[in-house]
Amino acid sequence: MLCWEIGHRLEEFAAPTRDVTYPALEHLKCFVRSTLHTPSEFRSSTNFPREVSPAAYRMSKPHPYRALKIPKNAPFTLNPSPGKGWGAFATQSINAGTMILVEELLFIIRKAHEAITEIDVGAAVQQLTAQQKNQVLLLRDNASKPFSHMTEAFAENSFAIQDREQLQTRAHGLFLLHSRINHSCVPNCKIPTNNEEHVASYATRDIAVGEELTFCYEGDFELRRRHDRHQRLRFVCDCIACLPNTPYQELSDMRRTLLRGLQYLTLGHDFDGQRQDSNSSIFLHAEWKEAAETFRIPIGTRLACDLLVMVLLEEEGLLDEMMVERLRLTISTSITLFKTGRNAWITRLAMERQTWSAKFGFASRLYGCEDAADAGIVAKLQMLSLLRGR
Ligand SMILES: C[S@@+](CC[C@H](N)C(=O)[O-])C[C@H]1O[C@@H](n2cnc3c(N)ncnc32)[C@H](O)[C@@H]1O
Repeated sequence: MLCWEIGHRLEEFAAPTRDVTYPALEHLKCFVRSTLHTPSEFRSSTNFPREVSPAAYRMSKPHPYRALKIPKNAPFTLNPSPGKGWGAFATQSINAGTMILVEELLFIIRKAHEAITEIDVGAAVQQLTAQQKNQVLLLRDNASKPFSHMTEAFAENSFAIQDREQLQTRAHGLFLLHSRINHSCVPNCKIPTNNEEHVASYATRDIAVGEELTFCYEGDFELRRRHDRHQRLRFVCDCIACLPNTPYQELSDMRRTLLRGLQYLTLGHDFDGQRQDSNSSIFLHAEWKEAAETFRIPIGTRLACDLLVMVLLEEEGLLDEMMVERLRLTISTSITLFKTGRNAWITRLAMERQTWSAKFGFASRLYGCEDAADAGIVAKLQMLSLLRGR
């Protein structure tokens, strides 16, 4: 039922061309707002266990992680994190955008994850200095027992390092401190890039003293529902978007499904580059799916979709500055493309609005409107798709 409703709303919104009426958009906006708590509202309105005072653990026994070397200026310490082993906790308030830590790579194994053997990890560890080896030996399986295999320790504590040109994961690197940071589907930190030398993390929002630092372990979780995310993580996350049977969690699933559908509409394919099958819960009618896949979504509808993405990400607590920079580029490109005077005028007025919600509200007038630029854009997108073999 839920899926049907989401699909229905999205489909109404996503109709490629139709008369300029906006009940579906208004409905969606009201729907999203009426039941919405922002993450901070939710945190303050529940006993959600986000913050752990370092003082609470002052009496804990010495743990191997206490011997892990944290740079003096790092704004965090390691402490137990209930239900998640240990984690990293802010020792000072950290402003959004602040760099948290730049950590040098300990070693790298240039193989696909499944191909890495005990011998590979053993050989890499042998190359380390005695001090570095001692640090590696401090690692514990989720802060409890020692790992039984080196491959397990490596899998748990390594980061995939992406090949810049081919965008394939061909190498994995061990970073002892960053791998102490737990996951959240609504994180407060981000690791935008890593490379073969170092990994760097940034705060994506203001973080209070004592708050746990988290980042999202996967790149496309803003498009995946709770169940799907847990299957990929292989553990049950207890973050705000995952606590079961809460209005926030239910709404979060709906927002992420909508985000996935909106992305499908504008890109013509799913997050894995594939097409959905005809039973997809995202689209109710084959007509909309086909319009997306053949790139026949008018530029006005595209812009409205892109702005709605910003609104949904913001409401989900995922619209950090880096995300804004990335998505703003698509939006700024779109707004230069309009050829019909009225549409260009609406676009300009929409973009003068202060908030994403207000920009979307105004630009929703363009939804379903055709533009003189549409035919040319469709032809270009279809050509690009052919060249990419999609
Ligand atoms: C790289 S380790 C993170 C540090 C780890 N907690 C420790 O004490 O060493 C990843 C593991 O931490 C646990 N974990 C991380 N985030 C979690 C979350 N949100 N909920 C539950 N467990 C989590 C899972 O067991 C996961 O396999």
